[in-house]
This record gives sequence, structure tokens and C-alpha cells, in this order.
Amino acid sequence: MKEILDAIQSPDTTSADFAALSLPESYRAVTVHKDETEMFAGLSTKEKDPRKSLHLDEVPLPELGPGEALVAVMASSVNYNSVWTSIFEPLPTFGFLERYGKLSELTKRHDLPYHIIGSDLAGVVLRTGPGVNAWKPGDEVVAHCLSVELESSDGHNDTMLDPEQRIWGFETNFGGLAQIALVKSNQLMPKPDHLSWEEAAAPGLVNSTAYRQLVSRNGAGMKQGDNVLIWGASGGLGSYATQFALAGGATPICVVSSDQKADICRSMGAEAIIDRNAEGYRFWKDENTQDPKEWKRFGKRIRELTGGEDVDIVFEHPGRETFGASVYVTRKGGTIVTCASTSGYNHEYDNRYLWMSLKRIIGSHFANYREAWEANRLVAKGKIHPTLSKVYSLEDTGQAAYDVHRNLHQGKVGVLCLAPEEGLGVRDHEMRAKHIDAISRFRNI
Ligand SMILES: C/C=C/C(=O)SCCNC(=O)CCNC(=O)[C@H](O)C(C)(C)COP(=O)(O)OP(=O)(O)OC[C@H]1O[C@@H](n2cnc3c(N)ncnc32)[C@H](O)[C@@H]1OP(=O)(O)O
Ligand SMILES: NC(=O)C1=CN([C@@H]2O[C@H](COP(=O)(O)OP(=O)(O)OC[C@H]3O[C@@H](n4cnc5c(N)ncnc54)[C@H](OP(=O)(O)O)[C@@H]3O)[C@@H](O)[C@H]2O)C=CC1
Repeated sequence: MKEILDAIQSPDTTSADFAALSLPESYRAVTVHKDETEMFAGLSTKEKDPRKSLHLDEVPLPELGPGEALVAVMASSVNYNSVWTSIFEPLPTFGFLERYGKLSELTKRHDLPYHIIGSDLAGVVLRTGPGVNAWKPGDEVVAHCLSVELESSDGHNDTMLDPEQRIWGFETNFGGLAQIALVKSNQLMPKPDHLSWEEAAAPGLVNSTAYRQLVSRNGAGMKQGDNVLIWGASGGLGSYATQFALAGGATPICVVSSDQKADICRSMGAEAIIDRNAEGYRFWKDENTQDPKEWKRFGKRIRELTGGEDVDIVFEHPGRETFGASVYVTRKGGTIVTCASTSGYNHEYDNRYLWMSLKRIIGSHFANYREAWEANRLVAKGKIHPTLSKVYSLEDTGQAAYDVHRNLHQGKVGVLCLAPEEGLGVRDHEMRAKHIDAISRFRNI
């Protein structure tokens, strides 16, 4: 592994040098174990502690197949899907690996008693499999997390609709929270030159998801002048949705839960901010009963901030706790676009407010190949910036996931994999200097 790292850190290493490097038989990776899926039985979601279920193991290097690449991972980041894997909710992810393993001789590799997690990476291509021409050893890359087979015509217009669509590092094995990762070469995209490894690894999953959910015609198709209500506006998804709204000429109405998070949204350029904690919204009177008066109080607050207008789009992901309010506050003909249910997936809303006011609910999930590429291009052009706050070592990934699970973090939490320290990997210093304030906005808060 030292030879690989030395090659990456030397400016003189050629593609041929990388291709000639011998690969290790094993590497270090963050895993969950199949024989531990019952370890949190009887505990509430909040009590389940990722620090207990996430392990740092030495694992064998997987065999490289056609259309695939092995990547030396310099940095990765924590996504909420890794939190779900680590607490075995809503299902242990081993079921996904078993199902994938049944597809072919090659996919059998994924069905193992351990699951290497992680759906983001920034690093360097080490080897490519047969049929890969667009990438070569030594290329500096990021990887998006869409894994598809594309053997069915269902996914040929929109790759997210492939019947064998999976999220790499969640529904497949060999993810990015490791020293080496296995990806399909179509997941690879150029690493933005002005960013360090850990900054480049931060946006991938959430930036692509927010792009489809909010900007793409497959999602809400946001346009100039739209009012966009963004839940968790300084969190993983929300910090990119807020940037897309501002960059696209829309008005974000940012919902957060502290002064500090309100300040971050202000520093991104948002003006309409609601501190849900300070304003004490209680959308549920008890576990089974919502309080429409609280939806109305929330809607009034939005109208105060917008000069009397309702929202064109709600960027939804908290789910059960907020969904009734989200449907209520959307304007006539507006759109609620949802990609998750962090607080519970059985949503309740008053359907009269949906049909009588001709509103639409749209389901959105990650991003297709093209959307992920376009989202990365915006980062590479310095139009959208990473929202990296804290960075952990691979050994401390459990703590990093714990922070995200307990909502103790801001923006995105990074993990150094092979990179020995922060700040390495920047190739375009001039462009970086131009954007340094925006790139650093979330750091160490
Ligand atoms: C990028 C980051 C993203 C995120 O962070 S997202 C958040 C994390 N993700 C999650 O929380 C999602 C986790 N996944 C799940 O909870 C489950 O994954 C799903 C609920 C999404 C799906 O569950 P399943 O058990 O796979 O699906 P089924 O449809 O209930 O069962 C499959 C069987 O049911 C059959 N079936 C499907 N549709 C129908 C139908 N319309 N009528 C009759 N049968 C149907 C299938 O064929 C198959 O059958 P056969 O088991 O025999 O193969
Ligand atoms: N389908 C897909 O493709 C994707 C789905 N997801 C899912 O989206 C969800 C959010 O992911 P991500 O943004 O990365 O996570 P983060 O934890 O980084 O951010 C979510 C933010 O939402 C707010 N929030 C959390 N719970 C509630 C609640 N009950 N009511 C109101 N606001 C709440 C919090 O902000 P605050 O406290 O400031 O209000 C929190 O910071 C996860 O469930 C994840 O699995 C994520 C990416 C892709």
C-alpha cells in the first residue's frame, strides 16, 4: 500500500508506472458483519450505535471483472445510507448482497459475510478490466454511486430505471470507505482539480441526488423565481439544494434547527430561514395525530418570509414528521419532491390539500448517469462547492457515522482513507484561490 501511496504522491508517476504497480492481496476496509445483524435487537433507532457495528477489517482484494475498475481511495465521506447499514435499518443490507449475488457468476463476488460500505470516493485508478477504454491507471477520479447492468431496455432512457439499479456501497459490496474500492467504470468521473481529496469526495452522492430531485426534469424541474422550501438546509442533501436554488435564481426557504446552522445558510446567501427548534413546531400532537394548526402556523411563517407567497417546491426527506406540513404549505399546482423518510416511511397527509389544489408528489432517488455527471461538472466549474465540515480517519469512521446519526454534524463529514493528511491532491491552485471562502465555509464548525 505504501508503494501505491508513494506513486500517487509523486508528480512524476506515469500511467505505465501505475499499471506496473503490484496490487496488495488485501486491504483495510470499513465493514458490517453478517453475524451481527441482530446486535441491536430491542433498541430504539436512536440507541443503535454505529461505533459498535462498524469494523475496520483487513479484507481480500476482489477479482476485477469486465467493465470495472479498482481505485486507490484517498478519501471518502459518510452518507446517511451508511448510517442505515450500520444500524441494520430498515433492513440488513446483506439481503441486497444475496439478491445481487444470484444474478451472475461475477456478481457472486458481492455476496460475502461482510459488507464493505461507502458510496463516495476520490482517488486514483489502479487497474481497469476488459472493455474499459475511457479510463486508465493513474487517472484522478471521483465515483458516483449508481450501479446498473443496463441489459433491459427499461433503463435505456433514464439509467435510474434499470431493473437492476443498485447503490454502490449500500446494495453492492466493495464500497468507498476503504483503501481500495471496486466500481463499474461508468461510475468514474474526473476529480475536480481545485479540490483536495477529502473535499472532492464530499459532494458526490448528495450533490447528484439534490440535482435530480430539485433541478432535473426528472425531479421538480426548478425554475428561476421559484420559492423552494428546503428541510435540513445545512445538512448533507440540503446544503447542495440550497446552493442549487441560489445558483438557479430561485429563493430557498431554509429550515434548520440551530442558530449556527441558520448562520451557515446565511453565509451561503440564503435570506429566508426558519429555525424549527427555536420556533417550536409540533406537527404531531401524539404518535398518531397531526396538528393542522401547526401546519398553518408554519405556512404563515413562510408567507412572512416570502412577502405572502407559498412555496412552489418542497425539498422533502425527513418524511413522516414533516410530510403533512410539506403537502399543506405547497402552493396550488406546486410540487413536493421526496427522496427519503429519515423520521419514518409511513407518511400521512390530508389528501384534500393535494387534489383540490392540484399539487404533485414526486419520488426521486439518486441520479442517472448523466445527472451525476452534470452535478459533478458544476463542482468542477466552481459553481457548486463542497460542504465538508469535519474530517475523520478511516479508524474513526464509526464515530463519524455516529455524528451523522445523532445530527451532531454540519454539511458533509469526510473520511481520509489512503491520504495521510488533509489538503493533498489540489492541482489547480489558481482556481482554488478564487473559491477558497466558499470551499471552506463549512470547515471545522
Ligand atoms: C443514494 C442514497 C440513497 C439513500 O440514502 S435512500 C435511504 C436508504 N434506503 C432505504 O431505506 C431503502 C431500503 N430498501 C428497502 O427497504 C427495500 O428494498 C424496499 C422496501 C425498497 C423494497 O423491498 P423488497 O422486499 O425488495 O420489495 P418487494 O416488492 O416487497 O419484494 C420483492 C418481491 O415482490 C415482488 N413484487 C414486486 N412488485 C410486485 C407487485 N406489484 N405485485 C406482486 N409482486 C411484486 C417482486 O417480484 C419480488 O419477488 P421475489 O422475492 O419472488 O423475487
Ligand atoms: N434517495 C436518495 O437518493 C437519497 C436519500 N438520502 C436520504 O435522505 C436523508 C437525509 O440525508 P442527508 O441530507 O445526507 O442527511 P443529514 O443528516 O446530513 O441532513 C438531514 C437534515 O435533515 C434535518 N432533519 C433530520 N430529521 C428531521 C426531522 N425529523 N424534521 C425536520 N428536519 C429533520 C436535519 O437538519 P436540522 O436539524 O438543521 O433541521 C438534518 O441535518 C437520509 O434518510 C438519507 O438516507 C440521502 C441521499 C440520497
